Amino acid sequence: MIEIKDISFSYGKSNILKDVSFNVVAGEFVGILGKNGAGKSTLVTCLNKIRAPKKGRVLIDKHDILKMSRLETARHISYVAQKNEIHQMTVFDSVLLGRKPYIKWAVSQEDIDICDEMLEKMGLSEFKLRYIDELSGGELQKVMLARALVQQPRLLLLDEPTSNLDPKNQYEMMALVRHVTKERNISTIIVSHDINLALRYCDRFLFLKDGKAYKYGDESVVTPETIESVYGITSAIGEVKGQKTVVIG
Ligand SMILES: Nc1ncnc2c1ncn2[C@@H]1O[C@H](COP(=O)(O)OP(=O)(O)OP(=O)(O)O)[C@@H](O)[C@H]1O
Repeated sequence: MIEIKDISFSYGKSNILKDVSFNVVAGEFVGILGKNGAGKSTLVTCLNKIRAPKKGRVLIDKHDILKMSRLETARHISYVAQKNEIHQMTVFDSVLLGRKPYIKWAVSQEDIDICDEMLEKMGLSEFKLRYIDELSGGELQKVMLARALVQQPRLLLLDEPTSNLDPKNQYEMMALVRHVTKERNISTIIVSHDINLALRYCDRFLFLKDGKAYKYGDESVVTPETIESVYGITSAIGEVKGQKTVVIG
């Protein structure tokens, strides 16, 4: 169980997050939604200790993440950022970095196998020895996701990890993340602007508005009223192929 309790954060005098609280149980995939500048990325970086909240706590199975060592944190949380820093290294080495929290003296055969398996699963095997600065934006996003998954976290944090992917890859990546979340019984939190993609794959939805957790719950919180209040646009909700779908406008 991940417990996020009363997180508040400010950049200088500007209060971005105000007492944001929500829980994510094991095996659950949660989508964070909200308009540009709502504080979604800021919230995610408060959950992985990149930023220190002014107030509040994050507990993973009752353990306060602020009290964890760097190594312990890396074994519990992995994170794919919206913007990635690129260093000159191969795809394989870049994914292998995700195993760093587990490597004691040298890379083991198990580490290599875990990385190879993930590259295969994500259709990246052919890129294994390519340099990551020679990849397309979408290919790079897949590599970053592969790295986060081989880290085998308890909490997986993804900040718009599919924004550069074509529709087929977006759906495949979301299906893979959902599958891994259920199979490993971990908690996954994703920031997304794609309400329909989130509706299809996430179990619960957190709408951020004015720095607060405006709505949190299952797909029943995704309503035209919520969408209008959060994004200032009208919408209709229907069903396409048995799937709840939002049509904007
Ligand atoms: N380092 C910073 N210093 C000052 N203000 C910042 C900083 N980073 C973000 N902000 C501001 O904080 C607010 C929240 O930013 P954040 O990136 O968390 O929003 P977001 O919901 O993720 O937005 P988007 O959907 O556009 O990615 C914005 O108004 C942004 O301008």
